[in-house]
Amino acid sequence: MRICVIGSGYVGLVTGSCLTGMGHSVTLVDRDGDKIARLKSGETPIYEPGLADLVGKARGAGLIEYTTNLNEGVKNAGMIFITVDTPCNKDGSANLSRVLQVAEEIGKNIDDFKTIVLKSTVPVGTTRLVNECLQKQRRSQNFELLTNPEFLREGNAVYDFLHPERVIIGTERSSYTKTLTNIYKHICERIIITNWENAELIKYSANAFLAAKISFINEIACVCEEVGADITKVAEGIGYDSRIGPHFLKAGLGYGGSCLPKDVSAMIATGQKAGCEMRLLRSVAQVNSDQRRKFVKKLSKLLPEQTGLAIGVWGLSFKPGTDDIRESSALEVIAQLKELGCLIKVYDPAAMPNFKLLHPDLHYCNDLYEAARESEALLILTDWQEFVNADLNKVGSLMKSKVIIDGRNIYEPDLMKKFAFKYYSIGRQKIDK
Ligand SMILES: NC(=O)c1ccc[n+]([C@@H]2O[C@H](COP(=O)([O-])OP(=O)(O)OC[C@H]3O[C@@H](n4cnc5c(N)ncnc54)[C@H](O)[C@@H]3O)[C@@H](O)[C@H]2O)c1
Ligand SMILES: O=c1ccn([C@@H]2O[C@H](COP(=O)(O)OP(=O)(O)O[C@H]3O[C@H](CO)[C@@H](O)[C@H](O)[C@H]3O)[C@@H](O)[C@H]2O)c(=O)[nH]1
Repeated sequence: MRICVIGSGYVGLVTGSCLTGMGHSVTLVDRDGDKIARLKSGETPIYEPGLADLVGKARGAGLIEYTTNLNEGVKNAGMIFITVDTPCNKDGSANLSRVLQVAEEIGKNIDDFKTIVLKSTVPVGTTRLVNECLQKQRRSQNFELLTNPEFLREGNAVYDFLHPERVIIGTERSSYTKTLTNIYKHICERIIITNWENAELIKYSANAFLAAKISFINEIACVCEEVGADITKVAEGIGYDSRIGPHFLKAGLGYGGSCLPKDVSAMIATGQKAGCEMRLLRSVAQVNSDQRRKFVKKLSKLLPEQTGLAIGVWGLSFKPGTDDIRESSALEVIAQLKELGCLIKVYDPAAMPNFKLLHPDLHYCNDLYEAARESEALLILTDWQEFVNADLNKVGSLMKSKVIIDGRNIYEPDLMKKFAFKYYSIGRQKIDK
């Protein structure tokens, strides 16, 4: 089938290229001419394991095209995926302007039957708005509209798209879903067909729940520090209870990225609009932002005078396996370090080019050891495997003082003692100053 994917960002690129891997022809549309030019020249603008390979194969097989012209993409497609971004408004609600603009343009440009699939994360009620928008442009009901939220994780995006644990399809009529289920039935056994509102809320509730698990464990981590307990042992112990499960219980600097923070905030806005207080989710967000503030306080406690101090930083992306720095804890931590007057040397295996665009004035290092060299303290902000595997003897020999503050708990405190580091992490020991 010929498929048009509107929005060639993270989700659009992964969706489009995975669909080509399943034998479909795909036109990727984006209003960003620069991005389309880069894609046309063979570049893959995001760092995602397996993606460049898929895109290369699709190009070789002539299965993928790129354009800035929405009409051109829509014209010959039987199915249209909408994957444009839905960022936060100032009041925390989701900004739907791009989704609605695309719906309007599709409505103007379709003249034969299309299956339109809304994949962007949208608050409850949005699919109905999109439907109205399409109908306004297109009085004949020449389309079926489905909402199909995406659950992929950055860093595992290609795998997640091709091996979903469940596929959610929201529809007004279940007879409408055949074309889409035909695509997914080859990769997923659990396809849930439900109405638009349920599908929309499933997506937000999933992300809000994951965020709540992280803030929960970070709150318990705070108690652990005060009472001499170890959060990693507590998390392990509770995780064996199958009702709780072991996932999303890693204490640290909290959640970042392009999804969890904005989706928690949009869920709060949706709830409040519906007359619900959303006390729990407001606390989830608060615990998360406190976590970064408390981290820099650890540094201030250990080294009371920071002006002019050389501080090494490992990790800038919001999590390992991606170059994405959206809502990364590094953004907040580095801003605070700058305010304190530190000399900041940073290293990240993938995210330095993106970070440089926002903070050109830092010292960007060629490797993790250069960031440690002559540092008074080393801060670990992302749990890249490269940091886990670091030669700790070498790190210690390069540092001016052997102080490590680990925001992701990547090392065992006992091991660090053996290497004679002053090692502080999250929820495992108190700083007594
Ligand atoms: N990033 C993720 O891991 C992820 C996972 C699941 C769901 N989502 C959701 O999917 C949606 C997209 O997220 P993303 O991370 O891919 O966003 P993104 O910002 O990476 O990409 C969005 C793309 O849409 C393009 N765009 C915006 N308006 C357009 C228009 N009118 N016409 C054509 N192109 C337009 C932008 O230029 C951009 O390239 C969001 O709703 C997000 O919440 C994201
Ligand atoms: O135990 C944990 C797990 C994660 N994190 C942090 O939480 C953030 C988000 O991680 P993750 O959920 O793996 O990343 P995303 O790629 O943003 O994926 C989330 O957001 C996507 C967009 O909606 C959804 O599709 C995914 O299902 C959902 O996991 C990162 O900063 C992680 O460091 C923790 O602090 N502790």
